[in-house]
Amino acid sequence: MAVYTHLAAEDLAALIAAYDVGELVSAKGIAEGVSNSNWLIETSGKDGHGARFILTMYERRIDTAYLPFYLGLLDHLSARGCPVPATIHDRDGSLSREIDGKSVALIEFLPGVSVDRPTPGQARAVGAALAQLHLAVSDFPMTGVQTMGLAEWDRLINSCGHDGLAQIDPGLPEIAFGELSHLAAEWPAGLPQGVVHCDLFPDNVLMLGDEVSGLIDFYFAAEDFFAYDLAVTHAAWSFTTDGSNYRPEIGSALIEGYRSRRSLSVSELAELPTLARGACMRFISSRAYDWLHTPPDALVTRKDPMAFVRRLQFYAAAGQRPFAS
Ligand SMILES: Nc1ncnc2c1ncn2[C@@H]1O[C@H](COP(=O)(O)OP(=O)(O)O)[C@@H](O)[C@H]1O
Ligand SMILES: N[C@@H](CCOP(=O)(O)O)C(=O)O
Repeated sequence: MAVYTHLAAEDLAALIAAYDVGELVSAKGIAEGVSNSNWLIETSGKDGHGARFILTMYERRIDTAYLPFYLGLLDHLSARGCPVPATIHDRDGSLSREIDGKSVALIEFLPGVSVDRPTPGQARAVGAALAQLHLAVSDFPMTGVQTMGLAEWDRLINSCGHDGLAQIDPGLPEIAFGELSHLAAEWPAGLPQGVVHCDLFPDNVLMLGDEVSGLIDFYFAAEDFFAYDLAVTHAAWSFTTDGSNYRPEIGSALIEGYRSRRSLSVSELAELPTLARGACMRFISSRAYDWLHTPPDALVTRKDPMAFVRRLQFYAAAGQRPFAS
């Protein structure tokens, strides 16, 4: 469920009238997603032939001071031919508006569905689309500080504490604190970097068959290593959901697809095992924190941190093997 706010039909119609997109025809709440409220909006379109958009209301997690960065990034990537929804600007040229004291933005609707069990062809396409993003940000003029880096993983795990982590799984405290020390000692420096997605899970990719039709949800985008973004995507795509089985054909296809568009340097390749362990730690830390802090009556379904502990254990044992060509 991801419609946290009720918007009256009259308010929605007035909001849509602030854009040059035709008149409001329908607005349907979208069930997927956890952070924001989203509606699929249909209008009569500028030419009277109908048009579809996504209306997002920013509810939690997102500091709206950063909206010009997130929405500007969508426009930048879309203008460079990436399958990313452009922001619809209102009649005054603004990227976002306010309604009921909350910020909203209207963005392009992209077709496609998110896959649960990707094929190698789909993984190759996702790898290539990720590389295309990495090339396209080279002249993006803004920068976004990485607020979900090592220091934040450390803070989140420490705020869960030994006992909190042990409630999730008796083995988790030792694994989490041990891994934080390992990563603090081994985290690389000086790899090629730019503004990267940082959360390219299957539910943030829309596909039509083997083609990527949409890359969405850039609200964790920040300045970081390109290879870290590839590692996040590898960890998110190449395993069964519970992390218990690595799917080598998916991992290899993803890396192959990426390398078809952007080459990886010797240092980037050498650091992928450490970056993949970091990617796992990033989702262990946020999921463990949410596991312990989400009220039982919250609308959000908690995600299992242990699914990323299993991935972490895989990467720690496998070394360079998942990334060898
Ligand atoms: N530009 C878009 N085109 C088509 N569908 C979209 C678009 N943006 C979001 N959606 C739909 O809305 C859902 C939730 O969006 P998302 O940005 O992932 O929300 P959240 O940040 O709350 O996780 C997606 O799973 C997708 O179905
Ligand atoms: N992908 C993260 C959670 C981030 O949520 P999103 O719905 O905004 O992508 C995870 O799986 O832990």
